Amino acid sequence: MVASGVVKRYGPLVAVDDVSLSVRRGEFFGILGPNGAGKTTLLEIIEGLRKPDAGTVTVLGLPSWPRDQRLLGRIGVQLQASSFFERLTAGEQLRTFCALYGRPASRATELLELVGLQDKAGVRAEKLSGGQAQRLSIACALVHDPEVVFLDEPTGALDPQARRNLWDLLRAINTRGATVVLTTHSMEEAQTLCDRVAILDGGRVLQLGTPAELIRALDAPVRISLAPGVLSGDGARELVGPVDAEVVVEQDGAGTALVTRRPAPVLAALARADALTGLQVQGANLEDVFLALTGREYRA
Ligand SMILES: Nc1ncnc2c1ncn2[C@@H]1O[C@H](COP(=O)(O)OP(=O)(O)OP(=O)(O)O)[C@@H](O)[C@H]1O
Repeated sequence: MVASGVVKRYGPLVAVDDVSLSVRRGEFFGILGPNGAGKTTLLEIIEGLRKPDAGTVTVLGLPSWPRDQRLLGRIGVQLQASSFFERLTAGEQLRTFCALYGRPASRATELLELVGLQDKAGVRAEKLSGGQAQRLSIACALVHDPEVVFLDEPTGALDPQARRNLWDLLRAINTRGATVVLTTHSMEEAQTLCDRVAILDGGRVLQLGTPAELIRALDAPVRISLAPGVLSGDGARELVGPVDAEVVVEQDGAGTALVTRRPAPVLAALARADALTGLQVQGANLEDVFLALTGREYRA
């Protein structure tokens, strides 16, 4: 998938502002950003559901706008739960999609099981819970074994169990060779699943790379928390005094914490002092990168 110079305006608002990015075949790609960043608008343009004001997108080598029949059978788009066929049960929804894509009805049963909705086959879509409807919409997008799957916040309304199961499912789909592009607010999800992520804000790509690259580029200090009672603040200061690492000693709940960009010699000193029991080491994560880039103020 290649997006090049994509722009979308809503009146004076530039929702997507000259975005260029490419996603490789077989990649798991995440689009992250605060509320209103332009993620959904960008995804819909990539999917061919929305026309850009400027720029182009190709998916599997074909332009996504104007819509191309040849592309539709090869991509899977998770639609909003509100766009289910009216008054059909979960099973009927899926069987309808199977019929549309020329797949046997047995595929519907298979997919219901895959997303853990086998018990809900006879329940009308509008009677499903938010999380169940979300899983049904994902199943609908997978009916035809698409080569590229687009998902807009797929795990937003899911409980932790359903979220983990869906992560397993998406990972399996990706491992079988499908490209997956999703938007998410969950940094944990992005860090767990995505090969690369783009962080979007104000319609622009602020950073793009693997989660590990982005975290490394942040050059954030590591926090070493000692178990309560292991070392006092003064004891810790005395211990790290001779160590060649800038260490800030803080009180961390009942214990002492050492904050440094050079954890190795600090850990070695702690080991020599037999102070490793119960120790926790916490580095920066994708959420720190996200907040450093997009700020902490509330978004509309
Ligand atoms: N149809 C529309 N008409 C006018 N403005 C729109 C329309 N759709 C989106 N916008 C505006 O464009 C901007 C980007 O919206 P978009 O839904 O793409 O953001 P998002 O990153 O997906 O946000 P969220 O995380 O809240 O879902 C927002 O300021 C939004 O209010």
